[in-house]
Amino acid sequence: STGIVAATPFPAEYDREYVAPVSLGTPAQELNLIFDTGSSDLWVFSTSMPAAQVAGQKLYNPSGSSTSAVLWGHTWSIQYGDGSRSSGTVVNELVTIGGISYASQALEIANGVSAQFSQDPASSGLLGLGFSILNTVIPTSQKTWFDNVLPTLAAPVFTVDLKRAAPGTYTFGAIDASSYAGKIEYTPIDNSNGFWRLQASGYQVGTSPFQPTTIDAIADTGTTLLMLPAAIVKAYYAQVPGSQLHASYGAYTFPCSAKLPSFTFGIGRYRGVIPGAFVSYGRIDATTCYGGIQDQGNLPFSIFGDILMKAQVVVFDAGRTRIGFAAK
Ligand SMILES: Cc1cc(CN)n(C)n1
Repeated sequence: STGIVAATPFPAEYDREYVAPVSLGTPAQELNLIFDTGSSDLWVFSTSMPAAQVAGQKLYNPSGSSTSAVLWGHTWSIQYGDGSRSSGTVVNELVTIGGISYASQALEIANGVSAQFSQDPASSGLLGLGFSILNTVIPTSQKTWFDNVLPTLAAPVFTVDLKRAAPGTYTFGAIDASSYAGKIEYTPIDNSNGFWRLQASGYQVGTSPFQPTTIDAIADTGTTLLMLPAAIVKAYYAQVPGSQLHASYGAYTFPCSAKLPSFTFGIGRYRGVIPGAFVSYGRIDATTCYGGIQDQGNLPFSIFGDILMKAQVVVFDAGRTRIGFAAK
């Protein structure tokens, strides 16, 4: 089987996150979830949550589904890199994405979420597309939806085609040859820590010479920005007049009038180009804009988030434990 769903950015002009529709239970309850290659829990806002933590999100109601079955004694609790958290209980449920169903998917029901989630009406939860070793359900960890449907897919892959300020796609079981230009460049991933972790071969700022250097990064659709080592970030903003490491934001900002250089990353000999315009994350006041490239700080790896992804077609190949990039 193959399946495809739209990946819609929110808020429209910032691409802070991308959500896609997931159908839960019988009769179907359709919720929009963030698909996150950097985590491995499938969890949803639910009718078990305090009203004070809900603000417009659609709620999954297990009692309204004839196919939900409590996974007794199982709980979950997760914290993400941005400090956001959620936790709750677990049911087995019918979960369908793009027409691909799995009848007894571990569906994690939130009975509590942190403010970042409560204040985000666009997302009713997350669908983890990382490796199942990262799943937080106890006492027995659960498999991701992708892991569960993998044997039924026409090919053991999913393809991510996010776009800037426009709907893109998540495709399961196939690669749409018409969606990219040239050829897909693959590189092995190390999934031992549950991430789609790769080694990029270097970078280039604008038309400056390519700098060969290994960049150890995870491909993470759930992270908005491109988080890189301090030296690379410094080299990028050195070419943006008026940019600064803003004291109060603790992040690089620049004058919205600035013409941003492109950012190129290497995958072997392949060069992936992020247009300068993609590096503006958004306006923070009348004249100041927030950089889409930021310092990874004390993280143990870089994060290739949406700012990079939206400039590429990215193939997550579980069959051959590799990841592929192509221009579009
Ligand atoms: C909710 C969420 C997901 C991620 C990336 N895996 N972050 C940083 N926050």
